[in-house]
Amino acid sequence: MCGIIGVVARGPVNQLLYDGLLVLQHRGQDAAGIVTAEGSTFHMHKGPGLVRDVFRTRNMRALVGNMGIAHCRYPTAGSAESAAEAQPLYVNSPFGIVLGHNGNLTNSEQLKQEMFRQDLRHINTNSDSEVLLNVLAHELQECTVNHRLDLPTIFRAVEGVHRRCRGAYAVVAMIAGYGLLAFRDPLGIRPLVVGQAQTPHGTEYLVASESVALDTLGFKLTRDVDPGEAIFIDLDGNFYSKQCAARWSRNPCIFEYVYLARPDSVMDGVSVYEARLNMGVALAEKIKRNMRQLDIDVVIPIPDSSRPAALQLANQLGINFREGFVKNRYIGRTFIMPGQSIRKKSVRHKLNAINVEFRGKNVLLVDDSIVRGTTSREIVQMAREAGANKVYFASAAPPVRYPNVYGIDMPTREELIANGRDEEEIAREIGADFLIYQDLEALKEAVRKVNPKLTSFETSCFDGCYITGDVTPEYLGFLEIQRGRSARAAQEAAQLDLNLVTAD
Ligand SMILES: O=P(O)(O)OC[C@H]1O[C@H](OP(=O)(O)OP(=O)(O)O)[C@H](O)[C@@H]1O
Ligand SMILES: NC(=O)CC[C@H](N)C(=O)O
Ligand SMILES: [Mg+2]
Repeated sequence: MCGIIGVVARGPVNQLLYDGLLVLQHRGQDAAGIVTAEGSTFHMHKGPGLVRDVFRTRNMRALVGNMGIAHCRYPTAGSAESAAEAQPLYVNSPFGIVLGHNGNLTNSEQLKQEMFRQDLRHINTNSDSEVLLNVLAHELQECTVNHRLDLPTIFRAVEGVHRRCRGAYAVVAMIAGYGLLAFRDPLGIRPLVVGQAQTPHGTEYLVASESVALDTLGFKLTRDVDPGEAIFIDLDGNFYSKQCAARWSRNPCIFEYVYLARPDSVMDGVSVYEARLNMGVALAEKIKRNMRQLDIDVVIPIPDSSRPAALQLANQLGINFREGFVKNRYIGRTFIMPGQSIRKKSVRHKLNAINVEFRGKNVLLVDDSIVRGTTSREIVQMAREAGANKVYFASAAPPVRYPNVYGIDMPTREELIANGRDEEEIAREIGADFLIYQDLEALKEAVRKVNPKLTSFETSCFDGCYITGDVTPEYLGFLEIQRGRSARAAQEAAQLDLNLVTAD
């Protein structure tokens, strides 16, 4: 998951894009970039790091223009260190094109070969997004007649992208001298919303991964970009859209509602906050069924993402809800950090226990999910060190047992704590006296309750069903090797940084 934004305004967009990236920072902490368009010239600045560290005043001043796109990255291909893989990415033929991608292609290796052999295009990084950009560029080239690019040609090129690309992709792009293009994969796995603002000079449009970007930048949510649909806004601010997929259906990634998205976002007609409250209710019902003698004194959330679910769970059980952990607000999300050693260290730095909430009590700790178990292991131990009597643990999502190949970086089964273990074994592994997970059907129902029109979700990390139909055991094996290698590289880099700091 990454954060993407595109805007066509009636005045400069550099500050808008910067502010939008800050709001989407939770979707990617490894690199950030902005491209603006001034006539047919692009201005770009990007680099590794958090948004606030990547952009200096001089960089912002140089980002001139009334149209632009921006990206914050959490890599699922290539590596976090590679500056060349920071997005947006650029190609100069057949037109100047820049692109920002959220998601992950499952056939990027095959496409890479095709690019090289048939399309005579060179891909210089390990980023699947560079492949996607080149597929778009090639399709634009193929569809363009007499060197003129018009609306039907642009939409035909997106049809070509849908025919060739597999996996998840929500995209913002700009074509130099023409306008802003945004589209979503035909299964609608990753989110993309569009909104508008009225100004004395005309309507402005903004597309973004999450509606929270619209709210904070003064835009009104109009709707979701449909799966398979493409949106084009020309330089004069005219808005066009077309369904570019032969077949499409809406299958949003359910993990967005569990953890990835901000609670104040609305995506595919679902308020993330309400979905999380519902998850708390469903989990409370299961706890009532499974833990007949409820000897829980207090419910404690693990900040941040579990808060709404934990609060509602406590209400439902009629048990006190207390904030037992204080979060250091200057430390980012640990799950999306590259490398296990840095994640582990960050949990302790990020969360600290308030002893009085634990001493002598039976505590039920609630988290939104348990993935590698980094957080839960540390937290259970911290609860015990703070004097808890019994430590129970509840997860608002089911066990994460399968790799995700659609834009969340959990590619290897071995790293998942629930892989090959039943609930008792996982409880033992994290040191809890009792562990309870949400059921998958109950999770789906919790989201569906907010928008009953949603009939299907992308749930592969919970049930191993890969809806793109092309994910073979061979592909998963290949990914394990490839991503395992880059995880080790990240680990070594983090260790090196640590050694350097120690040596200083
Ligand atoms: O089992 P793990 O591998 O530790 O992953 C799961 C944890 O990671 C996330 O928290 P994170 O710190 O990333 O973000 P948050 O502050 O939004 O909860 C999530 O909310 C869980 O707490
Ligand atoms: N998490 C994402 O959406 C990642 C986008 C792209 N696959 C990358 O690795 O850069
Ligand atoms: Mg968390």
